[in-house]
Amino acid sequence: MPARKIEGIRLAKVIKAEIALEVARRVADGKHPPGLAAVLVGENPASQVYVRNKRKACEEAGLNSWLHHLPADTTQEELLKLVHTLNQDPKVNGILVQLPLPKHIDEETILRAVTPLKDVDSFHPENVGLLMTGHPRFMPCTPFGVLQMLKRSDIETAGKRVVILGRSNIVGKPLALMMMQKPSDANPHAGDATVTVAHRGTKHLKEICQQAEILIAAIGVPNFVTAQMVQPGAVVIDVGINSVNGKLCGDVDPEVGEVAAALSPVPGGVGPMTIAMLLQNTLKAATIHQT
Ligand SMILES: Nc1nc2c(c(=O)[nH]1)N[C@@H](CN(C=O)c1ccc(C(=O)N[C@@H](CCC(=O)O)C(=O)O)cc1)CN2
Repeated sequence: MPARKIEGIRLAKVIKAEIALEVARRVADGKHPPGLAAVLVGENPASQVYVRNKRKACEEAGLNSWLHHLPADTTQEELLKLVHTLNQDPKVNGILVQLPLPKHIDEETILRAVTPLKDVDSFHPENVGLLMTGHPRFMPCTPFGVLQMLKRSDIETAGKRVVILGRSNIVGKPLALMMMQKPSDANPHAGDATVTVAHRGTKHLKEICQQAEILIAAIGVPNFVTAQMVQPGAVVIDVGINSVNGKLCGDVDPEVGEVAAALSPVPGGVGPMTIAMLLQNTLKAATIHQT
């Protein structure tokens, strides 16, 4: 039987509608709508699409958003100056610096310059540390989206064997933390799972993947996960966003749909969830700032 499709796009709509309600409630109470400042440097076409979609989602949910689109030859100092200005602006609750940045700019320096209280991507070391110790301020958007996707599809993570393919700072590492942690009042979304992180250099990769009850592919290689790597009845989440001959595809080969019990599609899976969770974090930031 073909795998159940985990429709991130539909779940993201539900989350955005919940956020819109909460925003409307706050505005009715005399508060400002939460505000997100997006910073885009250069003309990367994919980044332009993502930022446009983030702003559209803000608009639909009643959040304010501002785009700061800087030319590709912007210096690191100019970008730092903009980040410092946004840090001080009381209308701005969340700051998002779209990655990747042009090569001549040091990403780490820029991400550390964003004040942790407005760091809705949760990339700042202070927020990474809070997440690590089980007291997250903001949960990084893509991993948060994956956890919400599973939860809202009634897929239990507690006690499950989860294999994460990929060890990036944006997805693999934070997702492993969130997935393995014990839920608590401070960390209600934690997965309580048994987690293995693997990558392209992992020995016996196929056998490790076959042990997964939940397999999450975030390795950045088109169609990397084949049907032979998947245990029949497993849940497979595809975080990959790859372009092959101008067509978008994930890290999971479509043939996996014949073996898995459930599979998230690309497009229409984790991507839209990432954007919904960015809005959720911006709303949380506004709550923290009490604006
Ligand atoms: N500051 C950040 N930069 C980047 C992040 C991030 O979380 N914060 N993640 C990725 C890109 N990304 C978000 O910015 C992102 C990628 C894809 C999607 C998405 O909705 N994809 C759609 C397809 C869109 C298309 O047509 O190309 C889908 O999967 O259905 C959303 C966000 C790197 N940079």
